[in-house]
Amino acid sequence: MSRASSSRILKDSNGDMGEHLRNHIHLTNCIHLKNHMHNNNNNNKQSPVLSDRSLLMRDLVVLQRSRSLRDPSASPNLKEDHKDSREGRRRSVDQNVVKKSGLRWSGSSPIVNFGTSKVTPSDEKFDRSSRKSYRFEDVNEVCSVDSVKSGSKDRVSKVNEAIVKTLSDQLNEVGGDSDDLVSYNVRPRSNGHRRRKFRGTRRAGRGVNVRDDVGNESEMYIASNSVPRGEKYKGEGGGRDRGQNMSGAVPRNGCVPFNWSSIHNRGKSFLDIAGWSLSCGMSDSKGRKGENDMLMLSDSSFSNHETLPLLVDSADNEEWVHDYSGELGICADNLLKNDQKDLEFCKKSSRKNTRWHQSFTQKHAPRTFHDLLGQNLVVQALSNAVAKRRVGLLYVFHGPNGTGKTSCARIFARALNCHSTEQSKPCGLCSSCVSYDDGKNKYIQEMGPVKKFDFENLVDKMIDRRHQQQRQHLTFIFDDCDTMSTDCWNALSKLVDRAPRRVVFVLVCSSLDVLPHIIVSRCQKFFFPKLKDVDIIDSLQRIALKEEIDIDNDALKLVASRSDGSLRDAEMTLEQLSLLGTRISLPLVQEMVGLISDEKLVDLLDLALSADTVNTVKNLRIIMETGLEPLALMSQLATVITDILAGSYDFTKDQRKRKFFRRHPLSKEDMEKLKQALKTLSESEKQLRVSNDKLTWLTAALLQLAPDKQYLLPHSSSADTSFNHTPVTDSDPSNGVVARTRRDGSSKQDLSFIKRPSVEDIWLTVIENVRVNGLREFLYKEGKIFSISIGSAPTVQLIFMSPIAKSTAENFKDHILRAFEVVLGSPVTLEFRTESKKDTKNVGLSNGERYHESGRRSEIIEVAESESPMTRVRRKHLEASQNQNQNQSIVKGKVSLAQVIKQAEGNTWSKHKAVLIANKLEQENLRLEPRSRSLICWKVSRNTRRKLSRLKMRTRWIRLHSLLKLVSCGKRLSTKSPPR
Ligand SMILES: Nc1ncnc2c1ncn2[C@@H]1O[C@H](COP(=O)(O)OP(=O)(O)OP(=O)(O)O)[C@@H](O)[C@H]1O
Ligand SMILES: [Zn+2]
Repeated sequence: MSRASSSRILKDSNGDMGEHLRNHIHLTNCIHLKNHMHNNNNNNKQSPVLSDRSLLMRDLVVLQRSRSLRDPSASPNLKEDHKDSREGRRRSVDQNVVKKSGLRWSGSSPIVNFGTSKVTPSDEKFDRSSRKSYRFEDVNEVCSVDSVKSGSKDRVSKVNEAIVKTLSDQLNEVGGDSDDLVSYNVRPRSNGHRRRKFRGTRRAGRGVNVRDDVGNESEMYIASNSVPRGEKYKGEGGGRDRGQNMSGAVPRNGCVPFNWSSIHNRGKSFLDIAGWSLSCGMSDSKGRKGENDMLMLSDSSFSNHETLPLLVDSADNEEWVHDYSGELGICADNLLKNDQKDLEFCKKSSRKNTRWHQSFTQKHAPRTFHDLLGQNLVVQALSNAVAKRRVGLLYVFHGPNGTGKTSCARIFARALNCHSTEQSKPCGLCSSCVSYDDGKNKYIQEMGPVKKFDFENLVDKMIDRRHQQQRQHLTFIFDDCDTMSTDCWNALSKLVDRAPRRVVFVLVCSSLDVLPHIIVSRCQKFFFPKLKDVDIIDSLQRIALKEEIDIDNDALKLVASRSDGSLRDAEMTLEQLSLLGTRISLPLVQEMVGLISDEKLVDLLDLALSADTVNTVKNLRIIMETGLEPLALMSQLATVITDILAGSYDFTKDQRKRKFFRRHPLSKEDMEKLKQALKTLSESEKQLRVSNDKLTWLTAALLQLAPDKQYLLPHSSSADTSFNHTPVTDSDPSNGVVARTRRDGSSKQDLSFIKRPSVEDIWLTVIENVRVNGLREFLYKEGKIFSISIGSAPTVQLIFMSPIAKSTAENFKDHILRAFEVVLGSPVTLEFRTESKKDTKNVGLSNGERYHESGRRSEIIEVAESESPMTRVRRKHLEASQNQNQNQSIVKGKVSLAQVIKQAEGNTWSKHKAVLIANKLEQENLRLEPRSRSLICWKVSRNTRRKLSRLKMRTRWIRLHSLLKLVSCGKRLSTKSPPR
């Protein structure tokens, strides 16, 4: 098709047919256009449309290849496309393409075009009514083949003729009219193939490939033209025209495939390059937003005589040329070489990658101030500025990503130029709004991240333009303006002083800090805060409804909360989830975003709350192996507890395997325990935040959740350090030792026993935590814990059955240490010893005898260091006297003197036994004293010993006060020579 003819067609389509054509997109559009072309041909003999039928057919082929055409009804995007059909813009770009390349216009693409908004009746409805009603309207307005067939509107009849024939019929008719078509037909390609082709093209014979892909050329234009209204950097006045103007050479236009934009943010620099040095309109700085999937072709409206010489000199940009790599680089290289064929090919390739995808952010970008969520102050100020015509020169929109800054800049620009007198601006209906939506508004210029910008040239031209058009605001939107160079800023600041009226610069960036003060101080600054979850959820719900996504409310909430106030992030996540094609539930979202499911959380909580130490640690380890952050897990645990307390957690899972959560509803007592657990977690969270060893703290915190058996976190609070508890056995008489103590160390009676994991539990957990397999078995068979003291300096004594076993264990000290540290949650001092006869006899552990078999545990009761031994004994004494009836068995383990006294007082032991035990205690403590600061250090002088033995010899009935005397003697001694 000749340029003249294509221009003619386009002129027609923009003229009489324009309004009508805008009602159709995709197949209908294309066919309809064809239909019009027929009509046109009949009516206007100068238009050689029919003679170019083959080209039309080629376009149809291209369209047929698109997903939406293969199955129009199955593609939600198609609906969307139809809903949001703004083909005017597309067409305008097509015009451009046609003008420049001699290729002819082709109809549609599955990419939703946000370009035109006001052509169809439905769109009018939208513009006047709420967004919601618009969307529903739009759904009804879907211009699939079917809907067109069944419709009764005028245009349907015009289209009918075209759609009676199937595409293949039409193709057959065309047959081999076109080489392009043939070449297309014989080369069906997958996407991957296309990309290979693309690469190959650059490296090998480009020309040939370009010819081979002629079928795709028009396809590319479709995509290129289907730029959503929301696209940034549409390159008005720039793009190809600028390129021509500046270089006087072949235009350097190109499109960047949308999936390239996903390599953003780094891609920014490339897109910058491509967008500017290629004179390809504005680049996509926001690939990560999914906003701008490709570089835009320049507006047809910016024909040479209208072109603003906005863009940097290509020579200036040479430095950028090799900043990028991969396919982007290939495309850009080609473009930079001014190779028209490559240019077309690049465009084609890019369209291949973009044509079937339009992100939710594009589809659902806000179009009016009313659509802008959560930015009420900004909206109010800007719409008032427009209404009162109090418009400044420089604006800066700053704030976190995805909060609507760029969208707002666009809306503002449109509102500034909107001709509407009645409605709130932008109306979406006036010629200015329409031309913007069509991509033809020359007064609104959007630029991506640029380093350089020819402001000098700009201002001259602006003045020219201003002479031409007085009533419009020439608005420049600089997205990601922080990329601008110092020179650029200087130029802008100079420009500010002499800028003509009705020129507006909107600078968009994430932080004011990145802008020079000289600029910032001249700007009206608008901050865009993060969006509230509730706004995000609301928006997501609407999108889900429109896109027919089946998603649970809980899942939506999670998506919103994970998006950190960025609606774009939320929309992207929703889009990603929608690809799963199933009902989107909370666990699904959790899995997708890398959280663990509530069920697993409750399982873990259940184990922790039911004091299943080993499995808690085991389960925790499994969860952590998934790479979850300890803090994230802790906060998830806290959330799930809160949900359970609030009654909003649904225990749907089989509860039988659970212990703590077995009963439903939970008893008051259980709820109380949960509250306590929440408190513990929130306290531990502080520690977790500052700790380098977060996992250890998390483990310790979890082990603390057990309401009956508690580990105390070392150093977790001053209260705890002042009164440290050893893991003590519970009140089971067989365990031999009972600790009745109060946390606050007061002498008040406290009958509630603090049950703690037994030493055996700890040992097994530690073994569990040992990372060396063989070592685990060895430890299980050969070793055991002789004593543990938990306090400011936790010390553990391990006892082994033989010296060989001991030295073997010592070789693996590091591993064992680590395991202890994980379980006890703090650094541990480890000591190794060999089992002696005495140990066996006194501690009640014989070779091969396991703790659980003996039913006895070796224990040391640790007493707070802050408390003097005397006070301690008195307190214990008092406590003991109040628990006289406590029946205890003979103690074979190591006990505190306090307990000896207590037992003696309680008449459960004979005095003789008390003395024997006191003796034993003396020996043990003497032996242990150097090893642990936190033990009662009861050093006895020879003198005292003599006294003691005399006591024993004199009478078998040792009186309590004698024992106390002994204690005080011990105290004196220990004061004199404090333990290490
Ligand atoms: N306040 C908002 N109201 C409605 N939609 C929004 C809002 N903020 C973001 N969005 C959605 O996110 C998309 C991207 O928003 P936009 O580009 O305007 O954000 P931005 O603040 O400019 O982000 P960035 O700082 O990354 O450039 C929009 O197309 C829209 O779908
Ligand atoms: Zn308007």
